[in-house]
Amino acid sequence: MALPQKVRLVEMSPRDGLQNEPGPVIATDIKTGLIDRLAGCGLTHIESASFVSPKWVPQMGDAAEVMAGIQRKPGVCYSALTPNLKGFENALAAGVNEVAVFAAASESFSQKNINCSIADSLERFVPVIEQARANGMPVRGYVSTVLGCPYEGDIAPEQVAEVARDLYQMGCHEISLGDTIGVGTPLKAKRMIDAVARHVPVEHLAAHFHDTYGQALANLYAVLEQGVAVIDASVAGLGGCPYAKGASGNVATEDVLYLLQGLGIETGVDLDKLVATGNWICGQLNRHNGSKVGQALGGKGKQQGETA
Ligand SMILES: CC(C)(COP(=O)([O-])OP(=O)([O-])OC[C@H]1O[C@@H](n2cnc3c(N)ncnc32)[C@H](O)[C@@H]1OP(=O)([O-])[O-])[C@@H](O)C(=O)NCCC(=O)NCCSC(=O)C[C@@](C)(O)CC(=O)[O-]
Repeated sequence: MALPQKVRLVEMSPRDGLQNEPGPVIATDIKTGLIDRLAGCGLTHIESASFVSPKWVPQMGDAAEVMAGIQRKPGVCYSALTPNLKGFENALAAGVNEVAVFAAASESFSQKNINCSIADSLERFVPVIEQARANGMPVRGYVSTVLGCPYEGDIAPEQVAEVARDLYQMGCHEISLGDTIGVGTPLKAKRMIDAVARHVPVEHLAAHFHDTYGQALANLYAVLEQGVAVIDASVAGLGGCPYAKGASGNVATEDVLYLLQGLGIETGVDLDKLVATGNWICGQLNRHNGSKVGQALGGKGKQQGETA
């Protein structure tokens, strides 16, 4: 299949990127500053918060304040995770544009992450999706551990396909396939997409790859060839996974954008501004910039970051 001409980047850094950040809870104005800068880069879909239990994920405890503090840019979708009805109600009140439910392809990961089985999680999502529909809000569905689980090891592509199919049939408009611990390689990624695409049209799939083993760009190239045209990424490669020691963040948005530009694929995102934003947030968090492109273009980006 020919490569897509356009790719939609879904920015993960305010949620997946920050949810596991060690140390004290990050100030709300840093989170809103990040989101506003990302919107200024031309990103049209920003996962901005997570309406989960603050006991489970303290970094996301100010989700409502974050949503209230951002300067909404027309045309940008500000989305949030909602694991249950309580999360949905809070997200609705906070004015998010899209909610996301999240399941796993591995039973053990499901238990550790959301404290229930895969089947129970799907049942829990039914009223969330119903309420979202009643309020005209789109729902995204995640499947985690699609290329490997920290507890169960390899995950069969058919197992991923079943959960993806269920979420799609329940009404999720897009299924984001998460290599949560970044263990995948291109052949595995292709086999997984082949299996899922038998149940969910490829135009409704997104790739959500972490970069722990440095394979994320190769995996993305492989699935682009299969027609996947929505990519989740996190500026400066922010993120990690609390259940997988050493797991790194999402693939860096700057690195994905550089790859896509080299392939002549349109995204509408400005690389210089993105690099500046990556440098800015790393400075705020006193953190290493996990983007190779961010490092390579760092000086240039930094200068522009002051105005980004
Ligand atoms: C799902 C639960 C809530 C179950 O947690 P639980 O303890 O089984 O649920 P519960 O219903 O017994 O509630 C426990 C307490 O949490 C409260 N609570 C309950 N729900 C909410 C809510 N929505 N918002 C705020 N508070 C909530 C509830 O009110 C109660 O408060 P208490 O009575 O003890 O004071 C919990 O396990 C949880 O919040 N998990 C979230 C974990 C998480 O966010 N993980 C990271 C995101 S997933 C991910 O990273 C993968 C992904 C998407 O990025 C893709 C990839 O990389 O592969």
